[in-house]
Amino acid sequence: MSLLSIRDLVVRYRGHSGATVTAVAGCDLDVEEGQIVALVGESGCGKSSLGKAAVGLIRPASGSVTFDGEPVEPLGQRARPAAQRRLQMVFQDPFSSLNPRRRIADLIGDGLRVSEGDGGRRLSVGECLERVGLSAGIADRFPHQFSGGQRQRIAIARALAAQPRCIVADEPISALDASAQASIANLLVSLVDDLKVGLLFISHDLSIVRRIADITTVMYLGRIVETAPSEPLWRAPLHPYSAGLIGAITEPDGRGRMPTDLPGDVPDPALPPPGCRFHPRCPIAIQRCAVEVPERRVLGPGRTAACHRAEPVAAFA
Ligand SMILES: Nc1ncnc2c1ncn2[C@@H]1O[C@H](COP(=O)(O)OP(=O)(O)OP(=O)(O)O)[C@@H](O)[C@H]1O
Repeated sequence: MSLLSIRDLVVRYRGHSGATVTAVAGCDLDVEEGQIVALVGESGCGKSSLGKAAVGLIRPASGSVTFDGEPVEPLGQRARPAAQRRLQMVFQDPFSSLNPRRRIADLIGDGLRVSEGDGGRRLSVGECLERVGLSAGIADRFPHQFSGGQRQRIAIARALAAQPRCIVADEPISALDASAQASIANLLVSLVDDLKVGLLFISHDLSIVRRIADITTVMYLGRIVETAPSEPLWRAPLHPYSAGLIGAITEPDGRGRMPTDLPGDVPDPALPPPGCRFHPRCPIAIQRCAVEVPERRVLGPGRTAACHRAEPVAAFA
């Protein structure tokens, strides 16, 4: 079994009007040790909801999340099983995720306490800071004394203090400028390589995802439409929505890359594909997504990642 395993996950919210929004409509996802799995998709498709349910921050309507073979308990119900503390989350906004009134040593101390009692050697605050490229000497300072990139390093140091085996990072670079984005992405890669943590990397930034992810998972309207090793998926996406997403990436020269530039037999995302089942209230993107895609490539020994047929989710029905 995978380190983090999500099966048929459904997350629903009740809106102000009382209507139910299905944010995650039955998703499967796996993260292995030492692996970076990127979760990409347009804003509002349900990535954060999936990430929060994965670490127990929200209770799913149905489905299962297991970490190291044990069910992930939603926070606040009862004390988290000790092993589950090795599943940590890093949030998008390092300005709001660090309490501005607490010193760096105290913030990281929270993570250190999490790893207490598990029999292993407790790290020091300085070790955690140095692991993310910061000086141990900053421990007495406050978050406002640091740039966005440095704050995100502090947030990662806090997660590392718990000696995690898996980290869910929800848009950890999107609040940062371009150079900080690259350096935080590099830091995460080095942590995965050195510590063999599994990383679920939720991101809008497709060019960074392409560079760092072992597996790319494409989400659309609450469903996973394609999961595959990154290189073949980016070279020749099978699902029309993935092709459209990849086709929209801007090249370094500023040109948008069109899907027709892609090698392989990639469908034109502007047209409903053959076999598409028309839904009268769906925009064309949803029609495109309603096409059936064959089983995806083999992910590892004996395992294939299915491409799910995307159907209009409850929010649109
Ligand atoms: N607390 C909430 N209450 C009601 N609806 C919510 C809540 N949180 C999210 N939603 C809705 O659930 C859907 C998925 O939201 P989610 O934040 O998971 O998407 P996302 O892909 O992470 O978006 P983004 O990339 O913009 O963060 C959206 O329609 C959103 O409006």
